[in-house]
Amino acid sequence: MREPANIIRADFGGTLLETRGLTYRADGTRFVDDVSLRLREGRITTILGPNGAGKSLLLRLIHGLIAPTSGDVIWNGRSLDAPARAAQAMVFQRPVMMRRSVAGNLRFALKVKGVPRHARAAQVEALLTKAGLQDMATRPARLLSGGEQQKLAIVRATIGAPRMLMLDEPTANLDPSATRAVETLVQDVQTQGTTVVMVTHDQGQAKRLAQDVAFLQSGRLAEAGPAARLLTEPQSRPMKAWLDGELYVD
Ligand SMILES: Nc1ncnc2c1ncn2[C@@H]1O[C@H](COP(=O)(O)OP(=O)(O)OP(=O)(O)O)[C@@H](O)[C@H]1O
Repeated sequence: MREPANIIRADFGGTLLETRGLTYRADGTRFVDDVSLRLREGRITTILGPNGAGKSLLLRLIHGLIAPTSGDVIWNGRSLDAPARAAQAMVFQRPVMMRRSVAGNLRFALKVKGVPRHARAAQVEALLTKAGLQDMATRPARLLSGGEQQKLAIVRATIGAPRMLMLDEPTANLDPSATRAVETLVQDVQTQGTTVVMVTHDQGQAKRLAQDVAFLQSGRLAEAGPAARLLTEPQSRPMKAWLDGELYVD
């Protein structure tokens, strides 16, 4: 049977998370519209698209933070239940920092993940070093710069070795040096075996980091597949226009 033209099934092997006809409707508008996408294990996938395309909403739907109007999220071949959600971690564009020191934020997350008290100090040290925040351990986390908070949030999210890390515009408003530090951390996370899904506006970032990309336009998946192909030979008009720096309005 032929599929409707608006459904693009990306040909991804080794799927960790799959959406099937995922739709989110509010006030009569489909903000996420019939998205069927597969996210491959061990890869970095970037979700690209213009403002308001539904990228953040899609990320929230696949993390189970909001319920879809219709469609499904399939995790490792099963429905997205509590253990599946526990195997995922999410970092928001403006990370949630606890009213504690930088080290205190890490200590608390280690405790929540069941790391015994005697093992926590060494792990806090290791995580601070990884994030390059050793000199800020005692500073209130909420006073860190945007880039520092993002780095802290990412290493904190890796506690418990999630299978998938979701990042919503982790380098929005960061300068090149902070962006590079965050990107290095994201690559480290992948090297440790975590699958990464990342919303970004930044074409250069997709080129630097992504193995797979998905492009959203007006809530619909315009195309998805390996970054090497899509970023050089996009097939859809919206993605082509976006890559060419043109203003595409549908
Ligand atoms: N919970 C919600 N209920 C209703 N509408 C929502 C909800 N969350 C987002 N929207 C709407 O869905 C649309 C897509 O929003 P979303 O934040 O996902 O876009 P985006 O692609 O991430 O955009 P940007 O790049 O500007 O952050 C917007 O019009 C937004 O107002």
